[in-house]
Amino acid sequence: MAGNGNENADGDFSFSAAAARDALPRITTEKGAKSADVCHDDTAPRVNFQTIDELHSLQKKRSAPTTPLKEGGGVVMGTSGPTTPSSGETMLQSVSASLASLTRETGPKLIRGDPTSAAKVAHVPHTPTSVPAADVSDSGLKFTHILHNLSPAELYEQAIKYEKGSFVTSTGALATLSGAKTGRSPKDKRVVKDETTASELWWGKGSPNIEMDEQTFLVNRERAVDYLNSLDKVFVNDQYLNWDPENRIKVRIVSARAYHSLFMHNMCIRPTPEELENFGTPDFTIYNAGKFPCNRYTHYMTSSTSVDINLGRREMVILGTQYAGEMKKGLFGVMHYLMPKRKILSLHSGCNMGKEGDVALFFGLSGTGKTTLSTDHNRYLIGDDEHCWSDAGVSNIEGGCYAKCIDLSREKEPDIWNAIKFGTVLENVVFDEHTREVDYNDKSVTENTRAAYPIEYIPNSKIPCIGPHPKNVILLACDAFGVLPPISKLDLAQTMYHFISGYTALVAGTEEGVKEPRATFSACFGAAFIMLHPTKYAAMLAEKMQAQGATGWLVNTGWSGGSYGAGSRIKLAYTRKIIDAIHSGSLLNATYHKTEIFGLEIPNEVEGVPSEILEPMNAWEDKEAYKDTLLKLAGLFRNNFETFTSHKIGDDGKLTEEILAAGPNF
Ligand SMILES: Nc1ncnc2c1ncn2[C@@H]1O[C@H](COP(=O)(O)OP(=O)(O)OP(=O)(O)O)[C@@H](O)[C@H]1O
Ligand SMILES: O=C([O-])CC(=O)C(=O)O
Ligand SMILES: [Ca+2]
Ligand SMILES: [Mn+2]
Repeated sequence: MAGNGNENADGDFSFSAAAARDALPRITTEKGAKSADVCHDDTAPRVNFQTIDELHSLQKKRSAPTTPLKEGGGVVMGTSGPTTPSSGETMLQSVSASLASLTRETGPKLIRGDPTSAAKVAHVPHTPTSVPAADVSDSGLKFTHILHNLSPAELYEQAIKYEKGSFVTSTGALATLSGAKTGRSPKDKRVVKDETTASELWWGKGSPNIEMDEQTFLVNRERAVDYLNSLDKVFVNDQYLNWDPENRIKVRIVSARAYHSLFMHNMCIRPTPEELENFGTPDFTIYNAGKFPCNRYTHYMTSSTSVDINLGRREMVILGTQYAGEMKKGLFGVMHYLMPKRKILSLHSGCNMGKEGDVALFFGLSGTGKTTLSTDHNRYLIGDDEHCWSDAGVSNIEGGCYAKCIDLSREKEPDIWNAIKFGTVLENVVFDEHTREVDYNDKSVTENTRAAYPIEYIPNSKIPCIGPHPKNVILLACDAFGVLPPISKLDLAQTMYHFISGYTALVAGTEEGVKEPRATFSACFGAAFIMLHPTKYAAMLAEKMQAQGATGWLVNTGWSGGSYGAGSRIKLAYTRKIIDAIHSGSLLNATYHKTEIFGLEIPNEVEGVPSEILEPMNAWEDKEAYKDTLLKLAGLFRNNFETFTSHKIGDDGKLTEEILAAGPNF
């Protein structure tokens, strides 16, 4: 109403003085006028409508041909000539094929659009299959509406209307709850072991790939598809992975929640309307029936949650968890299989580029700083979590970032803070019920609160998200023991040793007082996602680093001056200075001294960082405690590496020996 008039205290309407100055007739509506009445200026050209519904129909303009939700004057699916199916029809047929039951009838009839909106449109001509009539169940007679590549605004409306726990925050983000699971469930991940994958993949001790057979996969797939088909509507996202155009993968995500659809809209690469029009058949499909559990009495199932990957069928099924990160990291696993086949290395790393085109990779386990440190106001962000390194350089796999939000502050992480706006999915945060201001310190729902936003929400993101070969390879470890130096330079063998080890030591939980740090070793800084044996990725990394002359660095983003409880976490501002010195090249020319046991090269000085903290022992008051802790950690490294001592890394026998010797010496 703001443009038309002012509402006075009685609720009457009167035009403002400004309007009167233009000699327009003064209009006053009567008190108690019917709410459906429209106050308009009679001298303005008449708008053509008879009813309030028609008026509302004027509100929505037809959008580009491939954008969804076209009912209400839009094209009705399935009504164009049978010889040349429209792209919408092709899409519906393709989705119909995706959702087909494998053992019974073909599933529900599909209609485009929201079941609650008025237009009841014709469904896609059902491809007649030679299914015996006895096989047809009631589910084949019902309709399921397909909400295909909805926009963020449409997904907000769906979430707020139908999904409990969905709210708009004070900055415009969509706050959602992921349900009982607020993190990934690696123990519930299953990978189909068939003739091909039995020999190709890494199985057994230490491997993240817990086997299941094809038949069990189909049982779970049927369960997920039946569940999705039983719904009135499902969300379908058709998107891409990998910004390298020659190695782009088409993915389809079928899900039950607007939250999941918006999450993947943000996290995968968004096709243009033209690309969507010509999308064709996806290379990989996810069926996310996360609200619905798996049947625990099914073979291979050990809980009600199951995340199943079938590389042969190019499908993934999710049952019993609504944590959206399962989709993101499930696809990452698929890339860890597909890309090495093309001689491309897939990496659990952040990546950014300086003004001079110098690229840095940031490896590290969850919570070590990949997102925080790759999001750097002075550099171009290529991506925060998943990359490929090919003969042409680096490319981001994703189209968005997934930042940890716990204790997020505007001062320390301004770019991430500002990215939390309209379109961003905010998972499991706590906010004021009235102002909707988020309290980022509140861990009531979980410590793993997250924001998922499109990468272009970071002002200096590099679009397209590709870059030249990396110059620096930074390994991040959050060492809660507090014995690793804040920065050390690695030779190639040491880089490989630490890459294969994949160490971090986060603190399990802070609620019940001081807890011992727990060391985690996760090969390639992402054992949960790799598909092949770690040495395969390590060999590729070594070869690429050698060919490009990249330098390896180990950065401790964890504790200093003592272990967790006694010391404190290294200030983010100091870590940023250290990273700046790596990027600028100034650290290459610094003078170094070698540490005992781990044999790490520590610079004597880093601009902007107090020199006392560079040598960890100096920062510890109790020197004996420091030595004991250092030895303890060295022992943990040695134990962990034992499983790799019998493996050769690449064809270079000499490098393998050097890597084995690059660990702690005591
Ligand atoms: N010195 C430091 N360096 C880096 N991060 C720090 C430091 N001190 C505190 N932090 C905090 O640690 C967290 C690092 O998390 P970040 O989101 O960057 O992890 P990540 O490596 O991207 O993990 P994931 O793979 O799970 O996304 C942030 O919350 C950041 O604010
Ligand atoms: O996958 C997730 O849930 C979050 C993440 O980035 C990681 O754990 O590496
Ligand atoms: Ca991250
Ligand atoms: Mn990650």
